[in-house]
Amino acid sequence: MSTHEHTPILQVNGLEVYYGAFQAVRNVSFEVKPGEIFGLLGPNGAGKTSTLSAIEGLIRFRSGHITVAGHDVRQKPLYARANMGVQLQSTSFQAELTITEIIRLYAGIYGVNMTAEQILAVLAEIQLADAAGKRYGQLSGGQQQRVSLVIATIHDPSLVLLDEPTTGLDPQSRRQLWERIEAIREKGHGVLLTTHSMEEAESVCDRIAIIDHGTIVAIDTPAELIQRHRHDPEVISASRKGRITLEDVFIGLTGRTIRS
Ligand SMILES: Nc1ncnc2c1ncn2[C@@H]1O[C@H](COP(=O)(O)OP(=O)(O)OP(=O)(O)O)[C@@H](O)[C@H]1O
Repeated sequence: MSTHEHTPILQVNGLEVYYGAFQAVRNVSFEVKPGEIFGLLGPNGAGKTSTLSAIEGLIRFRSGHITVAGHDVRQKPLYARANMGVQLQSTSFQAELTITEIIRLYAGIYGVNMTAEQILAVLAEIQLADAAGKRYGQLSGGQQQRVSLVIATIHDPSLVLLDEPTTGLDPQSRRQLWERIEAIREKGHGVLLTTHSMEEAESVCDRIAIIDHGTIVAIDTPAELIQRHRHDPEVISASRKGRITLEDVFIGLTGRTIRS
């Protein structure tokens, strides 16, 4: 393996995010390696979106360092951004444009030249070739999610950031989306995602970090986390399936209280 393959695609060190006097992220550190799907899991309000927003350069952070493909997001924001793809919420797109127009628009923004045939080929890959002339607003939620993932990866970024990518999708759309996410991993790129589905995280993520009240409370492979915490009394009492799952470990580590 060359040195390049060892270099993390994303490095977050000692990240601290404040909103006024309120501290949302506390000394968060982790890295995403090439060819890795990394899941950031945590209850509502734990600090997942704040962490993603800091990486994306959408919010200022008080302290810490973040590098994307070796570029410091504060010192070299344009280089860092050129190396990342962010899945935007479906509401970010102009509903009256056709999906062909939207893909052409974003390809232009990212400086990627795409012929009409290439756009059709991309749409065929996500089973939307027949809908090429449809307005974005007429697509179903699952179809919109597929288009937004295509747009996030149009410039072949080395890091892809996905905030709850499968929320609201039916099993078929969910499966297809995971296949596309796994294809990004196969290329040796890195994926950082948030999800509330412990089942998905357990089956798809190579490593996960559990974050609670802005702090990382555990970080490892799903199998290793289950192994390490399987005898914790809180984990055993959370267990409902006769075997310990990632969800049991998650509830054991973050508690049963519902967050506001
Ligand atoms: N713009 C803001 N101003 C003030 N407080 C904020 C702001 N954005 C987030 N917060 C607070 O920061 C904390 C972390 O929020 P964040 O959205 O990062 O959590 P999350 O883990 O993504 O939650 P969820 O799973 O509900 O999306 C929460 O207490 C939230 O209320």
